[in-house]
Amino acid sequence: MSGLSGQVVVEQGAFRLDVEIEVAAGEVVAVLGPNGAGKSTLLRAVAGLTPMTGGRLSLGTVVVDHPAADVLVAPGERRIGLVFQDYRLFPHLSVLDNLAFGLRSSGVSKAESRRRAGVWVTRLGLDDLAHRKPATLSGGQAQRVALGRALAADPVAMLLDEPLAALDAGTRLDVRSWLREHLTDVGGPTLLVTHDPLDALVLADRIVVLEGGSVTQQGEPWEVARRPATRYVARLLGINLLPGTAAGGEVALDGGGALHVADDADHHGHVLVAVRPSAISLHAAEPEGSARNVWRGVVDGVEPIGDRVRVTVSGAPTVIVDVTPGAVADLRLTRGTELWLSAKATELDVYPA
Ligand SMILES: Nc1ncnc2c1ncn2[C@@H]1O[C@H](COP(=O)(O)OP(=O)(O)OP(=O)(O)O)[C@@H](O)[C@H]1O
Repeated sequence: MSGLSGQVVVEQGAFRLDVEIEVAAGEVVAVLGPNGAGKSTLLRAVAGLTPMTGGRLSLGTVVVDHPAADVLVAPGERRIGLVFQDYRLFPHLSVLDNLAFGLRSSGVSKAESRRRAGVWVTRLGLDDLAHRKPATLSGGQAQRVALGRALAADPVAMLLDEPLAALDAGTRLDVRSWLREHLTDVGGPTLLVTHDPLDALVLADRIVVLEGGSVTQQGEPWEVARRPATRYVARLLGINLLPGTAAGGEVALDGGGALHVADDADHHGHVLVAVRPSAISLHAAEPEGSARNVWRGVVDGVEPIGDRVRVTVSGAPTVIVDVTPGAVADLRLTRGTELWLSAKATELDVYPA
């Protein structure tokens, strides 16, 4: 089996999507982006549900969309496995028959379809559910079945559109690790559209960030997390990303203020300083000691995230800081609280803009 490659151009109204895409066989690429970035449009174009207005797209050796040459392969003939956030199972069919359906429609006999569906049901750990109807399944179970149905049809490529978005937090965790295990069964390329950075970090081999119809960053998850290229990626992944100009071990920040960076690093010109929210400390009074970066700020927002609390502090620079609930109580953090911030130079990650 081989990959997905080409340039996808879709113009709809004032919006233009223009993306070079390359996903190898067996590779999982997460498409991450804000609302309206064009994620669904990209997925629909690959599926053939939205015809492209330009570019050229191949699935393996087959050109499936090439407007200039009048080539457009219908969605049903692309043999793509599609999974949506709302499952879309056939309500009148049992779990087993839902899985068999895809095989049936690709021309496999009824008996053989059921046999192969049975093999998948076991492989995916769905035996207990085989004879249930979709209406009796929980969200997590239904999404496993939807994914199983797509996999059982032996697709050339898999497209997942926000597959975990409709699930509650606990179920999302379970299905995410289940997905991680079973996405390796996909022989072809997989495109996963998601809002959730955790999905992308956990499930993908590579992340493509889409903003305003264009790719603004791509790379392996650790690369994108450690070196976010745009404010959106930085905020999404919870990292402070501060642009500025470096000279002599100091970065003058575009938004005001300055930061000392590690002395041994030789940075010049336009740079980005990445600071993890847990690398910044908050203090009621001006701190004394070794931290070379100390500045004043005013609390702008306080929001619980897991077992930590994320605090937005306006100042020069304005940053997000993660603290414990105990620190929130000790420092009486609420909107308008004035405080001091500090960050060690060694905690700052500087790289060329
Ligand atoms: N049928 C259409 N006609 C005109 N414009 C459209 C159509 N469908 C989508 N758009 C526009 O295309 C842009 C991209 O939409 P798309 O749904 O692909 O974004 P998205 O990244 O999937 O967003 P979300 O995360 O909100 O689902 C948006 O500006 C949207 O308003």
